[in-house]
Amino acid sequence: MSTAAAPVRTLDAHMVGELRQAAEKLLAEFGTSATSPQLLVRVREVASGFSRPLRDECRPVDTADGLFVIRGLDVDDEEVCPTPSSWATAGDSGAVYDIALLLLATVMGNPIAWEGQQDGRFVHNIVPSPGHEAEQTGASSSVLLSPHTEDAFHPGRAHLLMLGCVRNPDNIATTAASIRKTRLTDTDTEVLKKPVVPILPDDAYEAAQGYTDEAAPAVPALYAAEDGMTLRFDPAYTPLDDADETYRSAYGRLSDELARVSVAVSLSPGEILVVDNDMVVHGRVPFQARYDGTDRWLKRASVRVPGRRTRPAAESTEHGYGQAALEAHAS
Ligand SMILES: O=C(O)CCC(=O)C(=O)O
Ligand SMILES: [Fe+2]
Repeated sequence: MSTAAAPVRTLDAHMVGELRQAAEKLLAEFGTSATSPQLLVRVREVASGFSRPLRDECRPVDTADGLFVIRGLDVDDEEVCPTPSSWATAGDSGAVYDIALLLLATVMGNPIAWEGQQDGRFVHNIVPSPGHEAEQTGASSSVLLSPHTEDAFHPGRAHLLMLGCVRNPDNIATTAASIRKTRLTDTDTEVLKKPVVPILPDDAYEAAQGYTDEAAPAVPALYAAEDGMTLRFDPAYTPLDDADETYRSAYGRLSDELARVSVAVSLSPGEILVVDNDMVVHGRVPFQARYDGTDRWLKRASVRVPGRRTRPAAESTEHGYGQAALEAHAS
């Protein structure tokens, strides 16, 4: 894994002012970042009035890195409250960043939430939580969060994942690996384009894990979209033992290639990492949680981009394990 420079889009003072003032105004109007239909309507109105330069910085990923970092917003560590000890107690902590993220997400596409995750909020808090150290979820710390497509089990998953940094005192890196940078043989690619095994719901979705109405659909790991290869990959929740040796070894080579091209992105407060969830798998290096209010703290938003054709048509028949993605804005 290398710490290669990620493409950076720097917002100038004018753009930052625009974004910050809009977020502060909406927060003053609603008093919370908990998303009501009214707040979402106002977010859309305000986002549609953003200047062209600010909107341009929200353009789609345009390199094979499959990601970019938005820089410029600042977070005053003295002003922002202590890092909450779990998403469940976070409430409106850092609410102005929730709204700023939601505004940018709305310029990029349609933000989504999940009823079964973090109380249906559109912006999640990613903080290390006592008792969850070794999980494969955002609440873990002591283990490597292995590279994954966000919400890989679901056909309604995000096209873009946004991670906004509130605090990261020990420079703990998010990892990111783009399928467009890997080298695989044609034979392996063909094998991995076949639907062989399912991807099961992850530990952040308890209700979905209990879903038994229909069988889990096998899904392809790779898909050749019009503009290049895309992937859907989450080894921690893929029952590979059910696949034959040919598939397992091709899958292993894909994992190795993703590890080879993986980059480490250590976010500083105010920076926002935007990852194309069809091109890039992301994870996080292990770290020691502090649990003293100064822990690493990220805000996460998920975005669907209407009209994108980066996924196989067969996904539209998947049941999604009874989970539904809620879209912020009627499309
Ligand atoms: O903590 C990180 O850097 C990434 C966590 C993650 O996978 C996520 O929030 O989806
Ligand atoms: Fe993730």
